[in-house]
Amino acid sequence: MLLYGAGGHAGVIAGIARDCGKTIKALFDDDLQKTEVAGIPVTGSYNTGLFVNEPIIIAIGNNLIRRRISSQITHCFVSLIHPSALVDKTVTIGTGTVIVHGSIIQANSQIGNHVIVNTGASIDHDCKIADYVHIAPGVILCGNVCIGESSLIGAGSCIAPNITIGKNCIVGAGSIVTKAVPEGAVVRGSSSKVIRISAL
Ligand SMILES: CC(=O)SCCNC(=O)CCNC(=O)[C@H](O)C(C)(C)COP(=O)(O)OP(=O)(O)OC[C@H]1O[C@@H](n2cnc3c(N)ncnc32)[C@H](O)[C@@H]1OP(=O)(O)O
Repeated sequence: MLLYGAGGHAGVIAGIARDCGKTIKALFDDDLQKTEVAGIPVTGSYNTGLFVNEPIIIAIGNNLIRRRISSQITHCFVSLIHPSALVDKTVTIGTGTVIVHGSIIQANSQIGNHVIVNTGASIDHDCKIADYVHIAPGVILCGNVCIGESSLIGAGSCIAPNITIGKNCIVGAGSIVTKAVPEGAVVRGSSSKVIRISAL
């Protein structure tokens, strides 16, 4: 298979590919200063004529860059799921998507194209994750959460059940989201407060 991108995220994907028994035949990056990833030499800029029958993954963490590059690629896309991930049989996963080590995806969730479900993230039942989303390491999505296209859910965040997050949003690392987030919003923080005292 082929990788596009030679940064830190490409190192993670190279490891997943190795653990899935796949060989990286070429690794493209437009930054010609980059020379190798995980011992794999950078081939050069993307070349439509090289290994035309090999599938490719865009190994770039930035959602908007991943989306832009995907429209320029002529190779077919492939998805990778690390063997340590637990993905329920009812889950659907699009093309170009990577499910990283230790993540869990529960029943009836739908994961789009070119999504990153990063290290140890937990996506519970009936979630809908649109294309080009990045679910960062350690995120918890409770049941029936919807994430719009190209949004980033920052590391360690928790999204409460039944919440919808719009397109092109950023949820800051460590946030707890309990209300819907409108398209394009950047949100962060968690503010637990006493909301009532239960009778004993
Ligand atoms: C494998 C991987 O690494 S995947 C990486 C996935 N990426 C992430 O999880 C990061 C998500 N992004 C963030 O959390 C960002 O910090 C954002 C979007 C919330 C804010 O980014 P920016 O607007 O650039 O804010 P900036 O870095 O200038 O910080 C502004 C202030 O907010 C604080 N701040 C930034 N992020 C957070 C956060 N997540 N929670 C609480 N405070 C924060 C900063 O400390 C700073 O405080 P100060 O003014 O007192 O110094």
